[in-house]
Amino acid sequence: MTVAGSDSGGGAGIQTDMRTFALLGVHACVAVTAVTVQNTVGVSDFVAMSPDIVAAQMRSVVTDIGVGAVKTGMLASGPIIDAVASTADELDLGNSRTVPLVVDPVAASMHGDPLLAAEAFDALRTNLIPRATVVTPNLDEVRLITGIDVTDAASQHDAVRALLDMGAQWALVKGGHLRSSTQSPDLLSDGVEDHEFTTERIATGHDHGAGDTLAAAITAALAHGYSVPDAVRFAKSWVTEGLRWAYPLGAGHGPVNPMWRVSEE
Ligand SMILES: Nc1ncnc2c1ncn2[C@@H]1O[C@H](COP(=O)(O)OP(=O)(O)OP(=O)(O)O)[C@@H](O)[C@H]1O
Ligand SMILES: Cc1ncc(CO)c(N)n1
Repeated sequence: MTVAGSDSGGGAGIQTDMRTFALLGVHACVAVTAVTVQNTVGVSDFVAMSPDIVAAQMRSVVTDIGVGAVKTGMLASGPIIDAVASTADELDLGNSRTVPLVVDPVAASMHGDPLLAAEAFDALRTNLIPRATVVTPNLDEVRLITGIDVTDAASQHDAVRALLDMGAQWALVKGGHLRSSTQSPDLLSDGVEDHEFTTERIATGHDHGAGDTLAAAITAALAHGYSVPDAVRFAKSWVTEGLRWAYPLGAGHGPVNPMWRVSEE
């Protein structure tokens, strides 16, 4: 299940999560949190759902269909974060519970347009990150959540540590925004084991939805029973191929191509 916002441009959010889940052989259920007015150039507006309706969608799916893993993406507001956190407890989702919960702490679009209210970061830190089986921030989100400016391997380790101290079971700090690097290094840790997943940086302006694709592929792999490190290893290779097959669209950033395997065939 994905708990996320709609991207009218079809390059991120629910639309990307559903394509990724389908290609990875899991049925996609959805709790819609917000509808964004979005294209390849930016997000011009959004409307959030009521927290009760987000919680009710989660409850409706879990009590009838059941879920193998849950991913959160754009949550829009503090009250929605609080509702998702308490519903996760009620439905036995998250850190140390039965069903893995992947928290992609979406704060802004890649164009820099906000997707989360500024006053919602406390709720993210104190209510959702402690419930995460794995939390997957990019470097901008890391700065907003922990105050740490990641510029190298040492500060990436510090950021992982800070997220684990907030209570996440595993933290994955993504290096996709280290634009000066020739590589795209992601660091995963639970405080005991460190795993580095590094690929060559792909020269593409079409990288919209990379974070969603990665987190959705982690979620699908967890639903199939992979361990967290194996799920992240698989998802990193999946998104790397998606970036290789990304395509131009509109006047801005085209989408990562979650259909790459079909395109290849
Ligand atoms: N140019 C690139 N080449 C190779 N890997 C990349 C590149 N850009 C991002 N990645 C990888 O893609 C994944 C997503 O990282 P990124 O930091 O871009 O997420 P994000 O900012 O949350 O994405 P978005 O907001 O576009 O959905 C990570 O595994 C990262 O290492
Ligand atoms: C709806 C939505 N979710 C997530 C992102 C981040 O990629 C986005 N741009 N739009």
